[in-house]
Order: sequence, then structure tokens, then C-alpha cells
Amino acid sequence: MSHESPDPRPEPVAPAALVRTDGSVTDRTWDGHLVPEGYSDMIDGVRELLDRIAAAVPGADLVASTTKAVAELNDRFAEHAVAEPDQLSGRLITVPGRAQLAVPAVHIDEIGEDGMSGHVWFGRHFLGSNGVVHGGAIPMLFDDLLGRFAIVGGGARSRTAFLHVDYRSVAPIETTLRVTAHVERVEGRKHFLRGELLDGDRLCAEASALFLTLKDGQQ
Ligand SMILES: CCCCCCCC(=O)SCCNC(=O)CCNC(=O)[C@H](O)C(C)(C)COP(=O)(O)OP(=O)(O)OC[C@H]1O[C@@H](n2cnc3c(N)ncnc32)[C@H](O)[C@@H]1OP(=O)(O)O
Repeated sequence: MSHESPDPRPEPVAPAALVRTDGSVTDRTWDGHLVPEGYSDMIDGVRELLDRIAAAVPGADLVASTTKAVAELNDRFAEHAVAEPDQLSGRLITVPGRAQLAVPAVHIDEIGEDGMSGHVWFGRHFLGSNGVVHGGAIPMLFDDLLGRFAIVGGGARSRTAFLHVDYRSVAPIETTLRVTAHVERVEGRKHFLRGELLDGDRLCAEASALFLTLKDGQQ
């Protein structure tokens, strides 16, 4: 059984090249590794695939061909495995979601030293139930976004000490939601940050977090 339904996915806005928030273009990760052309498009494609799989009831033919294609891709990617310091995924700071597939892709509209605003669109991959974003995806979004500000400036490595999320109202999937984040205060190594997720003017969730700059030699 198949239903014709309008495709709710927004037009892709992630650029093919890695465009920084000031409009300049880079082809490197934040720690200097060269990124192959089309890498962020590949990540966008895989994100879409996750949404498509979540939303589909495939026939046996499609299940079998997908299983075979995925097995082949797994083998090919295994041949290109690198050690953690050399990996690209998660290190593309200019790409929504840093090319880390577990992280919801936040598109930054404005960014400064102390805060940012942007938007995010959760596809079916992030469905909890009843048209609502999975509750676990929202802390993931905040941890990643707020953690980014803990390294703005000196670029020092930091780690989440606590992340508190209040779910104020449901966050719908397949809807463009607004995201804000700002630094509340800094006390030595301690960076206190806050964030909000909004559907229009309606507050869906808010977060407060403490990130600690790591000491020399701290793992
Ligand atoms: C761009 C990329 C963005 C990605 C962001 C993703 C970030 C992450 O998810 S990191 C992974 C998740 N987090 C972790 O695994 C952290 C595990 N915990 C730890 O490693 C340690 O407990 C760590 C580093 C947080 C703190 O340890 P340590 O550096 O020894 O701090 P410590 O000396 O105990 O405390 C320092 C200060 O922080 C305070 N503090 C520490 N933890 C907490 C806490 N949970 N709540 C409140 N205050 C705290 C202490 O009270 C102390 O305050 P003060 O200086 O005023 O006395």
C-alpha cells in the first residue's frame, strides 16, 4: 500500500562547500584535515535516508536490495577507517550538526561571541510518537549547541558537567523550529549556558548547562 503525500522535507540549505558563518569557504575540519569535495552533501543524503527509512514500509525487494547495498557500503567504508584524531565526522564546525549523524542539524542564522540563533528541522528519524520529537533528541541538540559556545574564543577543550532540560510543550517533527543559545556567565573554568527551542513564539524546551574547560592533561 502506498500513499501519495506531499514531501515535507525543506529544500536543502547545507552548502556543498563548507561555508563559514562569515561567508568565507573552507575545505578543512577545525583541526586542519582536508575534507573531500561533496562530503557534507553525502552526510545530508544519509540524514535523508534515515528519515526515509523511518517513514517507509518497504517491500521485500527493497529490503533485500537495501541490505545488500548497505553491506557493500559498510565494507567500503571499513577500508577507509582512520583513528579518531583523523576522522571527519563531528569535526566540520561549519556544517549543520558538524557532520555527526546523531546530532540534529541546526542551521545557524546569527552567531556572536556570547550567543546564537538558528533553526532546526527534525525529520521522521527523530520521531518519538504522535508527531512529536523524541525527548532524547532535544538534550542532544542542546549539548552540542551549548558545548560549541564553551569553546568559542580560546578554543579550549571543555566537557559537559551538567545539562538540565525542561520540556515546556511538545516539539513537532517536520516543522522549522527556532533555536537560541547564549552564555549566561563565565567563572574561571566554568561556563554557564542557556538555550531555548521554540515553535514560533511557543517555548518547546529550555536548557541550562555547565561546561568545564579541561585542565592541562585532563582526558
Ligand atoms: C563543538 C563540539 C560540541 C560538543 C559538546 C559535547 C560535550 C560533551 O558531551 S562532553 C561528554 C559528557 N560529559 C562528560 O563525560 C563529563 C564527565 N565528567 C567529567 O569529566 C568531570 O566531572 C568534569 C570534567 C565535568 C569536571 O571535573 P573536574 O575538571 O575535575 O572539575 P572539579 O575540579 O571537580 O570541579 C570544578 C568546578 O566545577 C564544579 N562542578 C563540577 N561538576 C559539577 C556539576 N555536575 N554540577 C555543578 N558544579 C560542578 C565544581 O563544584 C567546581 O566548582 P568550584 O571551582 O567553584 O569549586
